[in-house]
Amino acid sequence: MRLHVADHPLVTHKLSVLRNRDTPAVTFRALVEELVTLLAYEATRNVHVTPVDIQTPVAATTGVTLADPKPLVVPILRAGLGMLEGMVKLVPSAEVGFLGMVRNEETLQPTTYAERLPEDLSNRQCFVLDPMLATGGSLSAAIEFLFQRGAVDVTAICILAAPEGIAAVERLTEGRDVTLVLGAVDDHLNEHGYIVPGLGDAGDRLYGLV
Ligand SMILES: O=P(O)(O)OC[C@H]1O[C@H](OP(=O)(O)OP(=O)(O)O)[C@H](O)[C@@H]1O
Ligand SMILES: O=c1cc[nH]c(=O)[nH]1
Ligand SMILES: [Mg+2]
Repeated sequence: MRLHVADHPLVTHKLSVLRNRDTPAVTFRALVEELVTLLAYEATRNVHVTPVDIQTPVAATTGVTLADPKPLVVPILRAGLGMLEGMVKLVPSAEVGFLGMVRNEETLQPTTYAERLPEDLSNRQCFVLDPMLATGGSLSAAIEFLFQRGAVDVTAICILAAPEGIAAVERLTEGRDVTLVLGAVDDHLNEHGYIVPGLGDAGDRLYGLV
């Protein structure tokens, strides 16, 4: 597994506002979108491109265009939905599949309640979006789902991670082509499985309590 943790003052600044419990949902949503754009810059470093002939006003030259099939972006509902707009702004030709997952707050085990993904992912670059990597149960289950559909090239973008979650994904993905791009790695998980210091429940902060 390749691991990339953003080391950039703009990311840290935006994360600091995101963490603040007094930051309202409207600002929180805007910051999540901005952060994913910054992280996606790194996450898409190895996106497949193909050469293309172009004519500038001055000369003929060769550029690149995103190769087919286009990248598949997979937000994990709910909280991952907050990252989708930022990602597709950067990669407008990407296609989007969906995974709905919720973690049982007692057992900390995830269940999948929705899935809308292509049957065959063997030739797709997949980009999974979820702001929080806590125990790693949800992201591991999502990546496992993509593997079952034949995916061999998976990148996950998370805004915050706990060391426990990184270790869990690393165990699952041993020997596979998986990249983890993170905004920051926090200290630990508390007894309720929340990231410390973290930012609370990302889904609730984006969309309110349910
Ligand atoms: O690493 P884990 O321990 O699995 O925890 C992380 C998961 O928890 C949150 O989702 P949640 O279950 O709260 O659903 P929501 O997005 O609908 O709020 C978060 O968005 C991750 O999907
Ligand atoms: O800290 C955490 C852990 C899991 N899910 C969240 O939204 N936040
Ligand atoms: Mg939640």
